Amino acid sequence: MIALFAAMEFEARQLTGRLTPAGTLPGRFPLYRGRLAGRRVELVLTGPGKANAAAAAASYLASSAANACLLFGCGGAYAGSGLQIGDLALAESEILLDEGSDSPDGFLDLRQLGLPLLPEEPPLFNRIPLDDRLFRFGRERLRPFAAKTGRAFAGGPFVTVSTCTGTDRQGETRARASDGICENMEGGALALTARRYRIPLLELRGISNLAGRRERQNWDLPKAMEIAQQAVLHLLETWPGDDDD
Ligand SMILES: O=C(O)c1cccc(C(=O)CC[C@H]2O[C@@H](n3cnc4c(=O)[nH]cnc43)[C@H](O)[C@@H]2O)c1
Repeated sequence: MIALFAAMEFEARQLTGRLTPAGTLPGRFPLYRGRLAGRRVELVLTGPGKANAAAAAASYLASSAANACLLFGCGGAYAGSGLQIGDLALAESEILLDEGSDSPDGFLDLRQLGLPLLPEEPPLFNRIPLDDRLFRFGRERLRPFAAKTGRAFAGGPFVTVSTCTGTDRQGETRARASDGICENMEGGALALTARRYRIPLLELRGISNLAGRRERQNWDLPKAMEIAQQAVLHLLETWPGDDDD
């Protein structure tokens, strides 16, 4: 069984409309259940931001039979990623970019502070790797899928922030500091929690905006939501190693 996660109800509506509402998880996170592309799935709506995402993932994974997680939604593309609105991005890792401390000499990240998010060996600081096997599967499947629909595709580091980018300068600084291609508000929290529970995670996002100067009138959430949900269905068709169906 595959666990799907999305932040906002409007980001998942095409999929939840094909599933059955199954009440709420502890913490009042909406849960849906059913089959998509022939696979048994459960879908959790986390709400926006890291705090919600970590709480929802922990609430779900503490007592679930899922053998993989797939997080999907919208994201903002950094300049230099080659991505435009309506394109598709896949996470190779998640960077919790604003966890750390300011100082008179500039920002200090968690490694510099000696504060690992996960004290495994080697310890994980701001960067959480995602499951490599699922990432390679996703990349192989989504590159031709995006091309067929006339969209660009990129795989690479994603950046999770509490405060969305609002100026071009901030976007450039964040992209340079992280090597990231796409910004969001939940991925790092899901990546950390899934890793704590030892469940592999894949994350994809449709690009709704450019992570630069905030010009809300130029965002296209419907276009991003459409490609992201279509991509989820495309991946589920051939999802690897899911033999409980
Ligand atoms: O109106 C706004 O300024 C605004 C800012 C961030 C997100 C929204 C949404 O309605 C989308 C929710 C969802 O999308 C992700 N997202 C999309 N673009 C970005 C971004 O440039 N930076 C960070 N997150 C982004 C995020 O994961 C939200 O949960 C509206």
